[in-house]
Amino acid sequence: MSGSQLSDAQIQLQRAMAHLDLPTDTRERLKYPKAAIRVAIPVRMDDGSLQIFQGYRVRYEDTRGPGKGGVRYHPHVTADEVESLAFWMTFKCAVMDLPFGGAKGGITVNPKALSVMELERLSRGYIDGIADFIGPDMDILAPDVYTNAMIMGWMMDQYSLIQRRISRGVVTGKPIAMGGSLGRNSATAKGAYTVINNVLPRYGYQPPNTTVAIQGFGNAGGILAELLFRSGYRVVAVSDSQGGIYAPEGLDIPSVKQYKETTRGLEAVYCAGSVCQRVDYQRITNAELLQLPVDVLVPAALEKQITQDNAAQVQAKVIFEVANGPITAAADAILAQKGIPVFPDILVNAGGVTVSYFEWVQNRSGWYWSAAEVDQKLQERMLRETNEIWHIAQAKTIPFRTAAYVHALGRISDAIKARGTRDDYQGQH
Ligand SMILES: NC(=O)C1=CN([C@@H]2O[C@H](COP(=O)(O)OP(=O)(O)OC[C@H]3O[C@@H](n4cnc5c(N)ncnc54)[C@H](OP(=O)(O)O)[C@@H]3O)[C@@H](O)[C@H]2O)C=CC1
Ligand SMILES: O=C(O)CCC(=O)C(=O)O
Repeated sequence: MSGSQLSDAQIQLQRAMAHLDLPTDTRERLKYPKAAIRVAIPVRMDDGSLQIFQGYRVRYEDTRGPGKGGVRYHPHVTADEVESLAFWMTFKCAVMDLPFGGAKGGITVNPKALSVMELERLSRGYIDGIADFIGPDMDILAPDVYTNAMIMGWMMDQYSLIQRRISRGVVTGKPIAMGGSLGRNSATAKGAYTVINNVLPRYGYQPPNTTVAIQGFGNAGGILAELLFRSGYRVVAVSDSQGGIYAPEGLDIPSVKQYKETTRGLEAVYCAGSVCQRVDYQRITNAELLQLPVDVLVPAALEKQITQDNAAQVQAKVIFEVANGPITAAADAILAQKGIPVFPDILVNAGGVTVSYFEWVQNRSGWYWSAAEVDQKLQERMLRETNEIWHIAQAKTIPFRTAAYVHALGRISDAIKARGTRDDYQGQH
């Protein structure tokens, strides 16, 4: 792929714009991130040395409401990556009709190499750096790759210290004890499960005969694997950053998960209580997982996994993007030629931000919901928007990704129009 990740992502938008009669103003506004901040974060390491880490926060578009999006800790985080992730958040929030714009943050760091105390100092230092750029009515943080509820708790606490008042609504995905929402931890996976389980029967797939491969075994991919397994789907392959495992007869996902949680390694095992035994399987690479002869492929790790170099080798019959941006624009075109439907990230993984919205609402009202209430509201919203996108795709004979962007663009464009001509006066006073 040549060019930036953001420009590749914007091709998805241009494909949708071709199906809409949008005002030039709207097209122009969506070309660039609205605001971005880059901070150098000094962290005193446990050995007494000082290390400086690079942190980013980008707000792409916020006409529909405050920026919303996660914070990623990963050694490969760059300004371009964070911009593209903020871009996708903009359309994801609009797809789900949440009163938010899109934002994202990140720190270039390998968090696995830090102690818990170093991680806490880094997280608090990040908030010190970006405090003026975020807020419950401006830009709201959440977890993403290699961040979790504990880190969100530190971030909310640090922001509250700076503001000298408790400010729960600045971060979602917090620990329940700090005002987090029940159901947020599993929300991304549950949302994806709802879409997958609703869509597959439309293609004639029923759980016992449907094979699934999932790349990424974390909050999104790991919990989804278990939900699919428990519904009777045959999850035949999963992977993490070290590679994958493949067992054509199906993996016992709860056992694989239990083993991974205790050893941090992926093995095909069957566990009875705490005793786990290996079963027959093949070790595969992440690249091989993407080319397995399965019914359903679920990329649930990082961006740019399916590109013009490997798209032709994909054998899956349907793809659900749980990761953000796992398929490049060029690969999308190849998959379309092959007749492989792709259900896009901005719908499939939107359960996380949807329950983040519920958490923000609960924080603002001070009235907390039961897990069943959260799950029911999440399911309703996921099904509603899945159906909308399905109908747009059928009516216009366009891919589901393009239909999702058309759906989101309608809402964003309405907001830009409704806001009036404020920008026209800038510089005239
Ligand atoms: N968490 C959320 O609420 C949401 C997440 N997403 C997206 O889902 C994706 C996964 O996020 P999440 O599950 O939260 O992250 P986690 O940090 O919980 O898990 C990441 C998983 O991906 C694995 N992984 C890392 N690098 C690679 C690689 N190169 N190839 C294959 N697997 C890899 C990790 O392996 P290991 O265990 O070895 O480290 C781990 O299993 C991301 O694209 C994220 O943006 C989207 C919406 C919401
Ligand atoms: O929960 C949120 O606010 C955003 C989660 C996220 O980063 C994402 O959907 O990619």
